[in-house]
Amino acid sequence: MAADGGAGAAAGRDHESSAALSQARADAPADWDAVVLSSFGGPEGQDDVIPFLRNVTRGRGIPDERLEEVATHYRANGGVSPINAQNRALREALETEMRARGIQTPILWANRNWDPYVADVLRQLHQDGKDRVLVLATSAFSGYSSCRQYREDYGVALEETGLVDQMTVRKIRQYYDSQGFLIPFVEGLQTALTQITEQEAFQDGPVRILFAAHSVPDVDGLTSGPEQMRDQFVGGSAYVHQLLAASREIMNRIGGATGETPEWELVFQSRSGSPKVPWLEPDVNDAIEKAAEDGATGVIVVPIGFVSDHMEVIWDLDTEAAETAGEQGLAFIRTATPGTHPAFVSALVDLLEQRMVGRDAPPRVSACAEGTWFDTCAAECCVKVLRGATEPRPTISQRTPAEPLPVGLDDVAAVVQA
Ligand SMILES: CC1=C(CCC(=O)O)c2cc3nc(cc4[nH]c(cc5[nH]c(cc1n2)c(C)c5CCC(=O)O)c(CCC(=O)O)c4C)C(CCC(=O)O)=C3C
Ligand SMILES: [Fe+2]
Repeated sequence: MAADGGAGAAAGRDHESSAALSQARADAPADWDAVVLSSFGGPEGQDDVIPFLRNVTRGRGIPDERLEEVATHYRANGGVSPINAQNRALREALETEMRARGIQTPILWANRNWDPYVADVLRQLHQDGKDRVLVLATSAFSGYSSCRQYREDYGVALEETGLVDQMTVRKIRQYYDSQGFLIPFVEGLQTALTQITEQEAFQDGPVRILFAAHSVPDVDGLTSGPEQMRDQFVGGSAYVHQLLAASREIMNRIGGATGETPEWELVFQSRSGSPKVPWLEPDVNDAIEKAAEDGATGVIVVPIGFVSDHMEVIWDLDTEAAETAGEQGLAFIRTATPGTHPAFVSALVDLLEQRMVGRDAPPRVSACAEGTWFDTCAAECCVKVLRGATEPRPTISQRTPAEPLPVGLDDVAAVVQA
């Protein structure tokens, strides 16, 4: 009784302080003329493949052999990346959910690496008199590729179009800790745990769960998140810390049903760049071999780092990782990504609503962190100076170094008072 009461009270306090921290990291709600769903982009036919890959790798030192290898993944799929169809579907699902909630704001779609490009969409919005724009990116975690680069897409496009002074563009925060992002993975994993036992390769032995995310250079991992918080992160990396937090929360929600909890680990995939540069490990294929060595009879790969079944998921996991598992005689399942799962769509519209003035928005709730992430990032958050440059590129949604950064609960009171 006493222990329960204590735990309950502590949980209650945690909830309150988490809410306070979330609030301290929030921007004031405002009026917006448009929302832009912002993504990576992908080729829509064989002729697009090379120009697309040039766009992706412009100025980033990816070796030609890697480009040719990646081109074959797209070629095998008719030169089409599945990502565009998935983003069109997500945009429509978001629009439907917004209208159902009485939000009439238009929602458009723009990409970093393929048509419709960010700069073109901004130009069009400005022409239509829509100068206050809220950006929602298809990436849940902190990091250069997954957050800051989306902010740069808009910072650079505003400069390129000469619209810096005319338009106000802000980005929605990272949402790896939102319940609606986690639920599709929980459901997928639950289903997979049952289904894997029906596979021929499965023998009555342990299953290992591999949470897979995109690898990034070690340095990108170590510069993710604000500098003042790095000592709070596992391995000093916000990217790794958040991936672990989300994976752990999914495992917590699985627990119980099967009696014993399967072993799980965080793994990485799709590395590129020079082999001399260290990237986050272990690679998913090495982890599968290790699982076999350790006596597992099946692996379930949960693509925690991705919101839809794009090329890196269907090639690097469904093709390559599945093959590795086959060679090891292991049963294998890759679970679903959030895609247009209603819980995910609803969570994304919650994020939008929280930024809109005059709405009774759902509260900011973090399912697996101390507080939800920053609406406006620290100046040096996930910073990267590209080759040949002396300064980071322009961004949106960034604090000046002087603006207070509510890092932990101790800062909340100070920020709320300010
Ligand atoms: C963290 C992360 C995410 C997740 C967050 C997010 O979703 O944004 C992500 C997503 C994606 N990455 C994608 C494709 C590619 N990424 C590349 C290259 C790179 N990715 C990196 C990281 C990430 N990438 C990095 C550090 C590089 C090295 C060069 C650089 O610093 O940029 C290359 C070049 C060739 C290669 O090296 O593979 C390609 C073709 C697609 C589209 C797939 C489709 O078409 O369906 C998507 C959604
Ligand atoms: Fe990538």
